[in-house]
Amino acid sequence: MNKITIIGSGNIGLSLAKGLVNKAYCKAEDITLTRRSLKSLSEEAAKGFKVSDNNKVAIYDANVIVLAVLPQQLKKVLDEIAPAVSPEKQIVVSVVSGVTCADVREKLGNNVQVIRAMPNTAIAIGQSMTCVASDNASDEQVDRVTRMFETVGAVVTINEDLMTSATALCACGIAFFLRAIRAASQGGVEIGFHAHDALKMAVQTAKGAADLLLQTQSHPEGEIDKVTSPKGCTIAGLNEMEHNGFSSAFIKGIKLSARKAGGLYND
Ligand SMILES: NC(=O)C1=CN([C@@H]2O[C@H](COP(=O)(O)OP(=O)(O)OC[C@H]3O[C@@H](n4cnc5c(N)ncnc54)[C@H](O)[C@@H]3O)[C@@H](O)[C@H]2O)C=CC1
Ligand SMILES: O=C(O)[C@@H]1CCC=N1
Repeated sequence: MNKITIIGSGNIGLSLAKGLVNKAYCKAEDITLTRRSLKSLSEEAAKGFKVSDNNKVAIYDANVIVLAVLPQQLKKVLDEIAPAVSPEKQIVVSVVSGVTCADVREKLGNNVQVIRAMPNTAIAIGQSMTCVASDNASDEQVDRVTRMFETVGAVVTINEDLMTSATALCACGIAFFLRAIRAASQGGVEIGFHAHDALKMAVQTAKGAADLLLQTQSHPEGEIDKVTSPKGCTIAGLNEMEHNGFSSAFIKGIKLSARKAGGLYND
């Protein structure tokens, strides 16, 4: 039976909990959510989740301990739970950016199996892109954690040294695409649509673009070639965006996010 304790039930911790229950991976009562103040978890308690403000007690019957606090908050949490973690019965999954499996073991002990996972907030609706890595967990445990994240999206197993890159591309990435959709809708308003229509059109167009690539496995440029008629309006708009640094801005943003992700633990 899967008993999961999520330490740090903020944006990503709660998104994970919601996603797992929505996709029937487990029931709400199988998940314990922790936070420093219980008051902020009253809605989740009403939905059947167990809630706690005591991390040490909260991990007692968990098979899976998920660390989902901010990098700057993690050392304190690890010190707190270290005496209570049971390496034979429990696996530790950290979604904390910029913290290695070895960093976690330095505090919890060398015999603890640690898996890093980098999901994004679409996990709440079962649409995450989650990257998984470990330097010491058994194949069986990596498979188990992979299966858990597969119920709430797609999973790619990567080398741990690419984890900060995965953070930028996938976890931060969802914000980048959301901003692109927002920008498209703002353009739509300037050319005549009411804001709610412009946003709906931009969202569905973005979804269509993503689904085209997912379902046909084609390359973005191949699909772009189908849209850009010679001397047409698409290539005119696209080239104008490129002259203003569209691809370059996206690439530079991803590179900066990756650099920043690597330094968060000791910030
Ligand atoms: N937000 C996102 O999209 C993603 C975040 N991450 C990583 O997940 C971690 C959490 O990020 P967010 O959810 O955005 O932050 P957040 O600030 O929304 O959530 C952190 C939660 O931890 C709680 N907390 C702090 N100290 C605690 C303690 N001692 N015991 C129990 N709970 C405690 C806070 O009250 C807060 O609710 C970060 O390390 C971040 O790098 C990873 C992937 C995506
Ligand atoms: O912005 C952040 O630092 C976190 C990590 C990935 C997504 N949110």
